[in-house]
Amino acid sequence: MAQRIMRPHTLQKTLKSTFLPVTVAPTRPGAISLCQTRRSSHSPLGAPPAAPRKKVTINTLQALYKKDEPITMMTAHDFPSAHVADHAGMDIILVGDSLAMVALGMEDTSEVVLEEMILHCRSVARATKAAFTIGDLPMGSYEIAPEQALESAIRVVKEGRVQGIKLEGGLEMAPTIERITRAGIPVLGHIGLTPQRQNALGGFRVQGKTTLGALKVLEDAEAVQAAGCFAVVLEAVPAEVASLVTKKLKIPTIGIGAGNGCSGQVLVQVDMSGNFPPGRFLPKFVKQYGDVWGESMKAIQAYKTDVKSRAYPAPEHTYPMPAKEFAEFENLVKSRII
Ligand SMILES: Nc1nc(=O)c2c([nH]1)NC[C@@H]1CN(c3ccc(C(=O)N[C@@H](CCC(=O)O)C(=O)O)cc3)CN21
Ligand SMILES: CC(C)C(=O)C(=O)O
Repeated sequence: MAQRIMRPHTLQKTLKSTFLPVTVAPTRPGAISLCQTRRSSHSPLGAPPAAPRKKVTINTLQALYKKDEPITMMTAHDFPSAHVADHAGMDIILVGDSLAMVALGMEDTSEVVLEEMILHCRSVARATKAAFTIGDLPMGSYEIAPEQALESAIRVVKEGRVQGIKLEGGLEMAPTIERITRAGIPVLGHIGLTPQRQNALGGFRVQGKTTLGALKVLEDAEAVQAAGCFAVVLEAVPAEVASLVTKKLKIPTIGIGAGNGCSGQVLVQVDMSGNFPPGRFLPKFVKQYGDVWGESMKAIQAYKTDVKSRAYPAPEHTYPMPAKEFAEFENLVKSRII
């Protein structure tokens, strides 16, 4: 056994004396070109967008609002999902705490913690070259006191590398929103259906369906506006209410399940792109624009079939070797010298 393990120079000597001439190329031919073409579209070295656009800032969003052009917003939870949303031209990319459910498999959004949100914000921020990025403050990271909220917001911006934060709540959150905006961090409000409070709301229920309920939505909207929010998400409220609230405000409203009278729209990316198995429950407001699940399923099943039948890998997926080198290798193996 022992004499089989040869030091490199001994092996070299053996090869040279037995099968001269053997040339060991100092560098692999083609190595440089391989490096140059080896760029995953998911790597930070991925190709730049075909039509690069200017960085979206708070001023860009204000300008869109002023000219009544709807603001487009979409969630992303990691580098690839942010990369595609940014390339597709979204104005805002939100690292929503819905990632608890769609990316981490949790029961609801109350389970995700600040550190997890920061990790996902950071990976989204690395992909987002143009869109304005916002990170959600998760449940428990901002309700105790405005100081706690500011600390969390600073971490999301400093460590998560996003440009603004979102937090749920209306009138009662005004002092907190004020504290964060005074520190120079843009805050996106979120009223109507606030999923972090689903236990208090009795589930994911439409809000503002009664006169009093609608009045509360308006009061909350006005309160978060006065506290300094640059925009507010209106979730699951009747379209008429959302429209009227939008008219009454001087900041953009971003609707989800709130009709087309809002200043912009947001959807959860996995919902709108159809990246979920058939039969999953979808809220009424979701329009499914794609079938990412179906496409992935088809591709993975085809790969399985190919591997099982040895159709993959085909010769074009393998690395060539000079026939002479292989013949020598075969001889070596046959003669059991090494
Ligand atoms: N994948 C995903 N998409 C979302 O839009 C989303 C999440 N997750 N997680 C956090 C919240 C929860 N959301 C939801 C979830 C369910 C309903 C829902 O069941 N709505 C009922 C209305 C019930 C009523 O009439 O009160 C519906 O039928 O659409 C609404 C919003 C929106 N957010
Ligand atoms: C649905 C959007 C607005 C959200 O809050 C989330 O993704 O968590």
